[in-house]
Amino acid sequence: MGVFSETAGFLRSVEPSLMSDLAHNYDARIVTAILLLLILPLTYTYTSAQSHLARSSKRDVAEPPQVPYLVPFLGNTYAFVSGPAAFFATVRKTFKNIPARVLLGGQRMYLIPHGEHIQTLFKSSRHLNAEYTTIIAFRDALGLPDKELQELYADQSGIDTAPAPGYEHMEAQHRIFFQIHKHVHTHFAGRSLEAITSKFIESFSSRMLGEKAELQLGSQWSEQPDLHDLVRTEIFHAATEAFCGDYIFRLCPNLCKEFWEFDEVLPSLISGTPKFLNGKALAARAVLLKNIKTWHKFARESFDWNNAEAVHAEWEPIYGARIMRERQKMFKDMKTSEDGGASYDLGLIWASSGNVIAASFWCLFFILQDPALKEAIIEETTPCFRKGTLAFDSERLYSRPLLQSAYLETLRLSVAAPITRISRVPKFRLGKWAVKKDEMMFATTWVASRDTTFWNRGSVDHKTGKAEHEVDKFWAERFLEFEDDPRSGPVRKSDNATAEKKPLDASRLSRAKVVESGMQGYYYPFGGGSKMCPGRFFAKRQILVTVALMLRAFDMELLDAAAASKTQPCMPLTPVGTVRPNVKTAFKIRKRSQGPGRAC
Ligand code: HEM
Repeated sequence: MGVFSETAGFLRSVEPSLMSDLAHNYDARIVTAILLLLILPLTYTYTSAQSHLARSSKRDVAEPPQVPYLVPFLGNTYAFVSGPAAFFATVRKTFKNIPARVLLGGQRMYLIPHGEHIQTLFKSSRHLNAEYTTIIAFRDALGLPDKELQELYADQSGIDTAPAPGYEHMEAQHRIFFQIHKHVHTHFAGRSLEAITSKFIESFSSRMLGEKAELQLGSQWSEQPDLHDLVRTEIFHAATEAFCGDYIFRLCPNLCKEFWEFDEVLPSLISGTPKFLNGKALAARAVLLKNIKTWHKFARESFDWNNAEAVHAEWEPIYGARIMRERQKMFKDMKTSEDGGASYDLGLIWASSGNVIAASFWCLFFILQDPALKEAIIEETTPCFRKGTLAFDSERLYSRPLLQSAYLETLRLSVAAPITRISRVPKFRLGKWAVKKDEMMFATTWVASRDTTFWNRGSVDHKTGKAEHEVDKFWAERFLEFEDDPRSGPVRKSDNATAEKKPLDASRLSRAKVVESGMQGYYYPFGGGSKMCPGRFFAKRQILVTVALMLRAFDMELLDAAAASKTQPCMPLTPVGTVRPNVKTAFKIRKRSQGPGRAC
């Protein structure tokens, strides 16, 4: 009572005008609350009705329907940030094969469904601009200076040899996207690819077992806290030496640690967090850019451009791979600043190991989870190695059916590649759906890779609907086709209720064929069209070599099967490719005495 009478006394003592102001404000708040409560269902009803009408439109050309939402301006943001994977899956379920419009943080975007429309997108590179997201990545993630950013914004000439309409007269040195694109495509294939791969293999094997190895292992078991950590250290060293030569780690001894500190803060850099709130992330990036500039300076001062042999070498110790040297010439022609060159090269260094590390981890992890599969892969790859050594016949190793199928299946499960394009033309058509010019189109590999209507799931229990090999589970044989088994292969043919379990033995595997075609629109871990990942051939070799060499060099076992079964690839809010494991993976490891290994 005391509190109420005190309050009443206080209210009586306040000026009448103030009282009326208070009452007025109070009313205003109630009215606002009521309006807000009404606005939400009204917005939802309106956007749902609009969406329904657009989806059932009989018009020959229509704009893709909007995914309904509750809150104006924020649109679908809340649903998206609560779980991007679930959001995309729900949109697919409702909109099926129809492109859908979403509103994320006030920005309109089209979600392009997998199947025929993503294929059209990949085939229409000439009408599409994929450079915008690259600019954002250079600006936010890699810290490209303003001068170079302005040059990128000004370059709308595209990546094709023929400049996009309206840019026919642009001078070659201003066509930066075209120049970068040309370099990566030329130097990630043929002899250049062979040289980068050889250096990767040499560096990886010598670090695994040589004096430089992070873990000095013997024949006794050694327990280790995290498989991903081991894989990432080894691959990062080998890939960076393959690209940047033998000196970069001598000049920057903490490069590996500093690189992973940068990688850790990458999502916060990409999220667009204001600079004044993002000091730690910016500092991590600054350290790395300084490292790259130290290496550039050393290479500039040490490399002899008059030495024809070095100038034409596919790989030499100072600049490393030929592409890094050729890029220096390109930077000079484009008058790129030192800071700009460092940012551009940081992008390539990240690309050369970022996605491969997580993919190699997953491939190894899935194999270690299944002892029979591990034995089958060791049996399959052993004949590729020279007796008692880690030396192998690479072509033979890259063509092992089970290893390749395990690799393809790993990418199916662990890649969440964002595919982004912007239309250059006013009404870009996906079937009857017309997309507006200059608006973002987005597609993800995640939902396509898990489409139960497309992927072979083995035999299915018709009563429960449960499948022998669910789409969200690893099945090493999914990409194998056996002549005597019409149900085999990655694509669903029929859901047989019963199936005899077949062994993973060498004689059966020798009759297996790896299937990599017939999955257009459903399997695109490397994107597609002229923007398709130029590093895909190197990535495949890195992953196969890592897995085969680790299994040959070491005995490895997961320490906690129960914990391992909870390890998941989870799609993040800002996916940049292959996703990381959600927890650490403890394992034990010991050096393996090199088995008999038949010569190839
Ligand atoms: C498992 C490993 C990898 C995955 C899943 C992956 C995935 C992708 C994807 C989805 C794209 C965009 C494609 C598109 O928009 O259609 C891309 C672009 C790119 N990737 Fe990869 N990548 C991998 C490994 C690599 C490696 C090892 C390198 C370099 C050695 C590399 C270099 C690049 C470059 C330079 C681009 C940009 C190409 C351009 O702008 O034209 N990637 N990658």
